[in-house]
Amino acid sequence: MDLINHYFPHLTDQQRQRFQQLEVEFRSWNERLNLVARTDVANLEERHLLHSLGIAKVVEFAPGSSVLDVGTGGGLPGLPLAILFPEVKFHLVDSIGKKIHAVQEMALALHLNNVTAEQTRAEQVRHKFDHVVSRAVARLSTFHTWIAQRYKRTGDATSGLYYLKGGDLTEEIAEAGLPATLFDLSDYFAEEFFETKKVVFVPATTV
Ligand SMILES: C[S@@+](CC[C@H](N)C(=O)[O-])C[C@H]1O[C@@H](n2cnc3c(N)ncnc32)[C@H](O)[C@@H]1O
Repeated sequence: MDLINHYFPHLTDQQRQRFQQLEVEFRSWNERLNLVARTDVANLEERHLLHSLGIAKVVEFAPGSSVLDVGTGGGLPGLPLAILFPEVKFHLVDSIGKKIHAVQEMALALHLNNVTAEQTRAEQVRHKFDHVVSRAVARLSTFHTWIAQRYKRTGDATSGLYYLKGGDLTEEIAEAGLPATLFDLSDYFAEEFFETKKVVFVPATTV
């Protein structure tokens, strides 16, 4: 957990233990389910856990707020963020039941009582949240139609979508026609992997 400790130096002992345990649990589930590419498991901390935590470099979710993770797969970015923000409620959804089962088991093993996970399609979620997070699920234009009505709309300027994306996003953002703000993760993390990685923020106030 050297990288996470380096970039998040103020973790509690419990948070450190949970990140360690998440790495162990995730590797074990990955052998059965291919939650991330097998070839990528050696880079689990950098390319998956720290990448997920990139969202926390651009927004601090307030205690008591709620976050929907759409297309969470094996719990990314939701589980690492739930460890970092234990007073925020996370709801993780994916259309594939066996992935959601793995997420539920990992949340249970880590005693993450701020996490719920549900097998459902994004389009069928009915509750409302302060924020939406996601990584690697769909193009922004399609994705936004799924979640545009999922916000509580409290007027909080930080409320909205935090989407982890890579590469040149000019065309994708123009196609979506949304007022997106881009944050370069290379501003926060020195590893080469983050050179092209971004957090796309779309405010909830967007119609
Ligand atoms: C490439 S995986 C990414 C998983 C995870 N977010 C990550 O970064 O490791 C995309 C995931 O999105 C899920 N997915 C795709 N479309 C979805 C939808 N409409 N509703 C819910 N989940 C969806 C898939 O089942 C899959 O688990």
